[in-house]
Amino acid sequence: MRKPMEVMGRLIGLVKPLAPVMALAIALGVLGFFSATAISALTAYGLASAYFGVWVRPSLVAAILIAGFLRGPLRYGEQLCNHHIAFKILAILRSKVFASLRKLAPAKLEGRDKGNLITLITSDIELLEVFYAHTISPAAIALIFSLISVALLAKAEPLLALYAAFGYTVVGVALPMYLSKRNKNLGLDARNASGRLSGFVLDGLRGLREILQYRFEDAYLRKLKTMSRESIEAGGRLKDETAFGMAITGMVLSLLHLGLVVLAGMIYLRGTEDPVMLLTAVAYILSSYGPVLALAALGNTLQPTFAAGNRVLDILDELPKVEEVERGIAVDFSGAALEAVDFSYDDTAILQAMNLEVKKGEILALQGKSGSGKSTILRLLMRFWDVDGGRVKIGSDDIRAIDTASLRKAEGFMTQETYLFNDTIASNLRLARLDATDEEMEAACRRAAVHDFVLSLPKGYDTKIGEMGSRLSSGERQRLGLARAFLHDAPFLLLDEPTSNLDSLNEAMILRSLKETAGEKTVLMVSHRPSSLTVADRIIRLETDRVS
Ligand SMILES: Nc1ncnc2c1ncn2[C@@H]1O[C@H](COP(=O)(O)OP(=O)(O)OP(=O)(O)O)[C@@H](O)[C@H]1O
Repeated sequence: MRKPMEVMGRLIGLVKPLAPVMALAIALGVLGFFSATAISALTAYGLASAYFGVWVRPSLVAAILIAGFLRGPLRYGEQLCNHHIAFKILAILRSKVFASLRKLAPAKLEGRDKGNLITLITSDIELLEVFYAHTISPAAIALIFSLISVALLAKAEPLLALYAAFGYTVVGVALPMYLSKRNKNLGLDARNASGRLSGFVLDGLRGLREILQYRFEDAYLRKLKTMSRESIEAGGRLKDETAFGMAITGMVLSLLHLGLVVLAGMIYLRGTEDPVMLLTAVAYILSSYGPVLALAALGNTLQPTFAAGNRVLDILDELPKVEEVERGIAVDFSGAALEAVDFSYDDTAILQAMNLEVKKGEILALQGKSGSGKSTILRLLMRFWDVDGGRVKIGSDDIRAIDTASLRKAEGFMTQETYLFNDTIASNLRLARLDATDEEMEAACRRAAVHDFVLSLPKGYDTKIGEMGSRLSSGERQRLGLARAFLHDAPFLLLDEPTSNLDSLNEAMILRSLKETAGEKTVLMVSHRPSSLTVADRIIRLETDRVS
């Protein structure tokens, strides 16, 4: 866990390009607060002068009017800059986090709690927006304004300057620190409780059928009620603390004002101070707590902000398992091989001294017990992971030296679960090849035995997957996945259980399509189905649980 100062430093470093706008926001903020304070101080000066028999000069009235007028545009300008920063920040942070996630996928993201990742992408980044737009500049404004104020007051009356410095420190530093310590985890607890609740509801929606089938409704509802109560209570505790913070801040401010009046009275009684200047300084101090008050209100958000900052920095700092190659060798596909490959997921050894050769133009099938590492071999050939020992070769080159974009182009990978985006069928297919023509797309679907099914839909290829709801059977989904892999048109096809959900008619059509590509495409297929294995030129059986 990083220290708060480190988190702050790193977060500030991320937004260097916005430094000029931030400096402008701070300058406008400082000037805005000076104009607001000037209204009270100059008015007090005018009234006190009049009381002691000196007539108010028109220039003083003009100065008050100007200060009053300027206050609006200055505040507006400050807010404008801060909101500009806020929106830019969201864009900068999101693109940085997405770039990191892109690099970490898939090896480092597999098995990670997706709910947490969504919280990171949405609420954590939004909370940091508050930090940038409403924490850094108020803190800088408060610091600059307070220092200049103390310097100005020191010229009028050093004792009052000291008192003001004390007041600013109490309200702007001690109070936020105290409040943030008091409600250390409350903000985080409230966010976690509401995150858990939405995760639970989502889970329930996904598993609705299971809940109904096994009559789990009552138990589910009971748990939902408990989680909902926990979330409400956590939110309530945070609100109580916010109210307490406001109350204590108000009380401290009143006590400081009281102390100021007493101190000013004592100075007046000493008789050495010009009463007009004394009253002006008192009015100045009374109306100068605005910037530090803004900091006192931050006490509640500081802890959750640092926690969010830590989580975002964790993702930005995490090293990918596989470094992408940008200017590597282009694939010249002439077969693939695993040579004495050792591989383990964390500490579990999966492959040991594994050798495998895939010859160009053949259909090679991998068969073996569940968990023996068949899918893992496909993932290594995709370079989703790197081997621990030995090497994976595409053509005559080590896969680690091959340009990643070229590798993706040369390989068409179909996994066991076909993910379809909530878009049209055509867009879902074209993601394999953006410039594919309608004819090419339809040809790929014919080969995957799914063209007639798509045509039977009211909007054909323009049907939205979302509109299909859960009507899409797993076989239809699988055939669309296969059509996508065919459309990609890579020389090397890696198919993980491509026919597991198909009836024998569709299976036969797909196997025929695969056979037709023989010689032209190289296929490495994992399958448990004896009928699918018949299409293979060679079958490799992974006999043991772990391949060696
Ligand atoms: N990301 C991962 N992290 C840790 N272990 C993993 C990971 N992916 C797979 N495994 C484990 O590695 C082993 C091999 O998995 P793999 O998916 O390669 O098996 P498989 O032979 O394809 O099995 P199946 O026929 O059931 O699909 C399994 O025990 C699996 O639980």
